[in-house]
Amino acid sequence: MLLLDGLKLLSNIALAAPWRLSRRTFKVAIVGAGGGIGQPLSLLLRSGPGIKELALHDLVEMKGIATDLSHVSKSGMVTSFSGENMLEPAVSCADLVVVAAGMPRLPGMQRDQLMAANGQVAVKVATAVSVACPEALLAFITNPVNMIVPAAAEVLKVNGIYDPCRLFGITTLDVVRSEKFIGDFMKISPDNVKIPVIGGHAGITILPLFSQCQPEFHGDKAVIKEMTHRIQEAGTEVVKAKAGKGSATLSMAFAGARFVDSLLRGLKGEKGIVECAYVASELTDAPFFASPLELGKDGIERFLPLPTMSSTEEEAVAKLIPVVQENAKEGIDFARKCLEESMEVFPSSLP
Ligand SMILES: NC(=O)c1ccc[n+]([C@@H]2O[C@H](COP(=O)([O-])OP(=O)(O)OC[C@H]3O[C@@H](n4cnc5c(N)ncnc54)[C@H](O)[C@@H]3O)[C@@H](O)[C@H]2O)c1
Ligand SMILES: O=C(O)C[C@H](O)C(=O)O
Repeated sequence: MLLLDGLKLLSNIALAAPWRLSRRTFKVAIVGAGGGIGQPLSLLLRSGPGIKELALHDLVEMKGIATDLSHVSKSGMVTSFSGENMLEPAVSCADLVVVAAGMPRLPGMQRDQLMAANGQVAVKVATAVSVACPEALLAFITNPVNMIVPAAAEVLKVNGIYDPCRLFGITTLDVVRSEKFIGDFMKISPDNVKIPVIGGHAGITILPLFSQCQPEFHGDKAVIKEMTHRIQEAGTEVVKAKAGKGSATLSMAFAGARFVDSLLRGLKGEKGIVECAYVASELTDAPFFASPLELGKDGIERFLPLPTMSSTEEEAVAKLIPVVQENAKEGIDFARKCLEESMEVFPSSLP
């Protein structure tokens, strides 16, 4: 028994050993880098390791922000690209493209209502990626995430370069919020809370699995109901508090930087990195679904199976699936309409 334990320990150490990891550094492009999320996210990524080029793209002038960030005493360079025609050069040969471009909600709006304004971002970025960095990982912060990701998938598919393991909707903010609210309730550090949040990124589609919380969650059913509702409505809490000046930016930058760090560690070959994200999925009847994923050298390495849930959680999953199914359909329809309208985008491959 002791010998077995010893062998297991040795193999774990070998797997995590730094000499097994690639020394690769990466080009990361941020689209929408001049915005409320884009700027702090870029700063956090500049402060971390592993990025040889941080390419900042926005419709607005980016020179000032890029120069400012280039003085941070970290290795790697910052490049800037402004305007629609500079999107392709910005993402050219990127290993990872993170999209924080698009309108945020105003008080009283639902995320779905942003599709009319932000759907084009998904189409344009997916088109540029198809041409300039078809192998890149592509991660969307832009709302409505539940529709934007299926829309981008459709464009990548039509362009013949779709790899479902490389496309993500970033839902880390839901996990970050869950960790914080639970940590505060249990009077422990949020750093020590682990909880999967599955489904999607809007209202009832955001489902924290309290039954899987580590350490075990001690609140009763009423507390779980109340906290689930708070997590589902946390975005709206910020939108209301900002009173017309946008939605979550700083906590999103924190969450986005964490997700990017995990993606890059996966690309480097580190093992056992698990994050929840909204991706093409076969775990349920919904074509896109957020769940815990093991990340690796090619994006998603492995889908963790859905755990055994409480009966309340199972009911909540049954309720949210038709919503994410409908959201995915809307996203795909939006993309197909855009592609049909703009015949310059690979017209011959349209079915
Ligand atoms: N996934 C999440 O958890 C989450 C959390 C918070 C916000 N969001 C979403 O992130 C998006 C950005 O929010 P924000 O607060 O940073 O908004 P913002 O208005 O502050 O910034 C958006 C930036 O995108 C730029 N932009 C718009 N269209 C562009 C295009 N086609 N190409 C390049 N740049 C473009 C704008 O010029 C602006 O600088 C919103 O859609 C918001 O709803 C998602
Ligand atoms: O709520 C929003 O509109 C922004 C974001 O999706 C959030 O959860 O904070």
